[in-house]
Amino acid sequence: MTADDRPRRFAYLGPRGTFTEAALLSVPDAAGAEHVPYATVPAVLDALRREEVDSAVVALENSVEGSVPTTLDELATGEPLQIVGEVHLPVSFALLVRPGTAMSDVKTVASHPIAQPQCRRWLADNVPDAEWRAATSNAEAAQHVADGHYDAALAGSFAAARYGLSVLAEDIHDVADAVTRFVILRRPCPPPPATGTDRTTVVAFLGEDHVGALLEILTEFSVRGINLTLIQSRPTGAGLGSYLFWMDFEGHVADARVAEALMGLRRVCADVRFVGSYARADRVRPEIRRGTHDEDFTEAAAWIEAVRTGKTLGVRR
Ligand SMILES: O=C(O)C(=O)C[C@]1(C(=O)O)C=C[C@@H](O)C=C1
Repeated sequence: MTADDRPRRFAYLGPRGTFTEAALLSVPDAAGAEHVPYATVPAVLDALRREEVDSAVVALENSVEGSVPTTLDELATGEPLQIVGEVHLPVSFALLVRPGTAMSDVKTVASHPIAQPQCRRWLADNVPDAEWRAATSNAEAAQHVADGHYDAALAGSFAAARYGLSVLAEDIHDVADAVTRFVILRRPCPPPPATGTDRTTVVAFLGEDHVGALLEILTEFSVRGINLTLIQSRPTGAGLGSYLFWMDFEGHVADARVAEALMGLRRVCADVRFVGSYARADRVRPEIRRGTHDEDFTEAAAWIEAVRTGKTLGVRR
């Protein structure tokens, strides 16, 4: 990416003090750019589609709660956007209250719906009588507590200072070491160059339901030694039993094995949406199986060409 096409405005799920903002602050390209908060994930994505911003950051997957359905559905079926990068952020919650509030005063706890199940046991043990209330983000929950609407919010401890709240309990979670994966989005563009530690995201639309349809899709990956990192079925909305498959897998569309698998998907699916090839945040290098390196595909294509034109190739070592 050149200095000229570096994003100048990034949209994120606000208000200020969300985990999404914390993720955005770790994006090198976002340093020096304007950070623009929006109230919901669809509003963030629409701002990018309407060209109010040049890039956007949204949560896609949490290690405890799984994928974020709103993000998946929007990216799978909304006007196309492209993932160009990702950020992994350790997520640990704090119970934020107005100064002077004791644990026994907490009768309502607000949070983003994805935060509550991550803290369910802790809440049952520590504030068993408190009722849970949904907020559009954890920072919005903190804002509501500051405004006196609820007694406590589950949010990042970094949100306390921003909303004039106190941290009543820290490091709240039912499962330790939770991580949320955020994706960096742009309007459709050429994918960033391959790094050797990449991930690709596609959405496969099965079309007519038939025996072995999912197996057909998975075979395209398995025969080329491609490891899936996430597969999630979501309803298309076109009636009961109509599903699409969101798939994240190792490799870049510039890799021959990935391009061949995508061509295979294109042949067996009613439709395939390419959502992006981008560097993995954890830099995990895929194991490339024998016979699936770029050179193997090049050699095989040369061999077919030789067969078709009646030439002979040297003996393969
Ligand atoms: O509410 C926030 O702070 C957010 O940034 C949203 C969000 C999410 O949508 O998953 C981000 C990370 C946490 O897993 C919980 C909530």
